[in-house]
Amino acid sequence: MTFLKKMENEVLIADGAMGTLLYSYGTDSCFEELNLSAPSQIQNIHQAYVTAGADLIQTNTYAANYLKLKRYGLEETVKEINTAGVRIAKAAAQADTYVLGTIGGNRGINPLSIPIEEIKRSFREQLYCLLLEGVDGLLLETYYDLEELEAVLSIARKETEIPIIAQVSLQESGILQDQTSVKDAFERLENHGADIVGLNCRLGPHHMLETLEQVPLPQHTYLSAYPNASLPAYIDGRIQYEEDVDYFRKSARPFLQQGIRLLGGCCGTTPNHIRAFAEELKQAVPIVSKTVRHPAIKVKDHPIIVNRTDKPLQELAKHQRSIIVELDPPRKLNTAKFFEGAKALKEAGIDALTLADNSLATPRVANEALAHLVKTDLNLRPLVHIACRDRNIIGLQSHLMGLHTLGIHDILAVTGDPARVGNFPGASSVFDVSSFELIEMIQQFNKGLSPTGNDLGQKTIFSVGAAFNPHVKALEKSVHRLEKKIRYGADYFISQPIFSEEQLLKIHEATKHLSAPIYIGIMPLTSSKNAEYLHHEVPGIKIDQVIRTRMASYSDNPQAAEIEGIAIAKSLIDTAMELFNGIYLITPFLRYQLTVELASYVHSKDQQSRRENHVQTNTH
Ligand SMILES: Cc1cc2nc3c(=O)[nH]c(=O)nc-3n(C[C@H](O)[C@H](O)[C@H](O)COP(=O)(O)OP(=O)(O)OC[C@H]3O[C@@H](n4cnc5c(N)ncnc54)[C@H](O)[C@@H]3O)c2cc1C
Ligand code: MET
Ligand SMILES: [Zn+2]
Repeated sequence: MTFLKKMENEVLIADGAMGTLLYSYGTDSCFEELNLSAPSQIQNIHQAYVTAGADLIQTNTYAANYLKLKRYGLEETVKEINTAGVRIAKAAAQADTYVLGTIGGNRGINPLSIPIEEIKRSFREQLYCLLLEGVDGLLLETYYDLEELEAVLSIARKETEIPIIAQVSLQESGILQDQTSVKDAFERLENHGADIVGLNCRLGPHHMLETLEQVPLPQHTYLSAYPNASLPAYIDGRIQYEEDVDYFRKSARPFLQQGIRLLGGCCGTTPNHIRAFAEELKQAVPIVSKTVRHPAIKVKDHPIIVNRTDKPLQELAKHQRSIIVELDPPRKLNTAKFFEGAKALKEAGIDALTLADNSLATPRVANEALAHLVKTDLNLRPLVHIACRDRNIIGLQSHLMGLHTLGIHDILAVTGDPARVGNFPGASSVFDVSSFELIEMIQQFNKGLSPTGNDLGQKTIFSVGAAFNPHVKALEKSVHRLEKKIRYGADYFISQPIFSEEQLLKIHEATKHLSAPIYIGIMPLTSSKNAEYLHHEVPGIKIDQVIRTRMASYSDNPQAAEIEGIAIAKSLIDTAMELFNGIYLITPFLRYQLTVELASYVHSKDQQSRRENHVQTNTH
């Protein structure tokens, strides 16, 4: 009678650890090699388990595949070790003991470390050796990676009709390392032809039982569990397990109640542990129905940041040099170049990456999504523009709450270019609010209140920038708007790109009384066409005739034009740096090398002037 047949009415007991037992005796090298060099030691251990009450024992072949044996230079002895393993176990078995040929998993935390094809080759070789010796069943155990177990199980199922036990190992209760639930994993293993599905190793009885509470009785297979004695401890340079056999004993009945029909032990267990299980379940009748506890959905804890750890941009721009750079979210789904640029700009030492909100009313990848990735992947501060065009007052509030939840605290609040200037001119421009009310709303959020005064349960910590458009007939009118934006709560300003040194001076003169600092916009021109387009077609941008003439003289030489564009930007930067701390560089067409060069230019100029100051202080 196969042990599967027996299990129709009985609960069977398996053996316990081989490896940790040998380790506790002092063996530090290859455990499986002892099948050749110390067979009687292995046979004694098997016998101890049989005497303790194990109905099934496993061959000492857990790691006897070439992938693992080659660590000891033993890859040529796969056949010898596995053959001997089966013979030793058989010699220890009594008439009613079943011998399982054991094959252990290879992949650990990093599933990609060993290609599946190599695992399959290694598995086949070991499998044939075990089958040739005539084992009563196969024990595929300690598989952290479900893909690996499915692959080897399929191979074994094709090769043999003897019962196969397929066991996964878990890092934590309820789920595999690829986040598959144990319930789903068992179903998949059942579909791949396993006769018994179960858990072994890594967890002790407590966590295994907790896991099994979420697992229904499978339709066509039985459940097995081989818990570890405890969680491992590393004491005096040795891995050790708790030895409280009574505690282990107490878990036998609960395992039965969870539907386990094959109960053994894994690491840290000894014949004493197995004896306890055998005594408890000697006459046990397997259960045939159970109530499943549905797993509590685990939510990743996202502690919301309620205190800023970084300096808000207004503080930076008030007191020291600060560079922020705009990099357009892509119009298409390919974001590789965007992230390449963000990385290069982070390396260039910028303070923040500003991300426009569908500027020129053209759809682009959502800036909050990119901002989150820039923040988490590159540890670079994102500054998210919010335009009032695309979201009504409901959308704006939910957007702000989402940004707060993501830990994004820097916002540029703009009214936004109207839809008619973009590539969906028929689309509606919402404009429930303008930049003023949006700024006000954000400051309300900072007080923990919605626009209607409802308690938000928490105060946000947004720093609010606002747009400054100086390209108007009367600069003082623009400045009045800035004053008004300050009254509504703007913390600082970011200007449209400026293309004239004279205008920089005028702006400085007209705004120096303002309490909020200004980041001055500088954009490198890339060609004469680019300059003419910006000047004539983009609302809010005006370029000096002198500069347009300079660009025009290189209209048939793109490379020289780009160099000229950089030179113009640098000379504008020279003036801007004397008047303002805040420099806002605008990257044209994702050509981030240009803004990287300009950011480096600003840094090197500052270093130069610090050196000169130092020399002056020392000489006076
Ligand atoms: C740094 C910066 C970033 C930007 N980012 C975006 C973006 O991400 N997405 C986007 O769609 N747009 C963006 N814009 C464009 C901006 O929305 C438009 O230029 C807008 O028309 C002016 O900025 P605002 O929204 O703050 O205008 P506001 O100051 O709120 O003005 C709103 C409207 O009032 C009128 N107005 C402005 N100034 C004056 C004035 N002096 N006299 C009379 N009327 C005036 C204009 O018609 C303007 O459209 C940005 C602009 C800047 C400077
Ligand atoms: N069952 C094997 C042993 O006890 C492997 C346990 S999991 C590392 O040696
Ligand atoms: Zn183990």
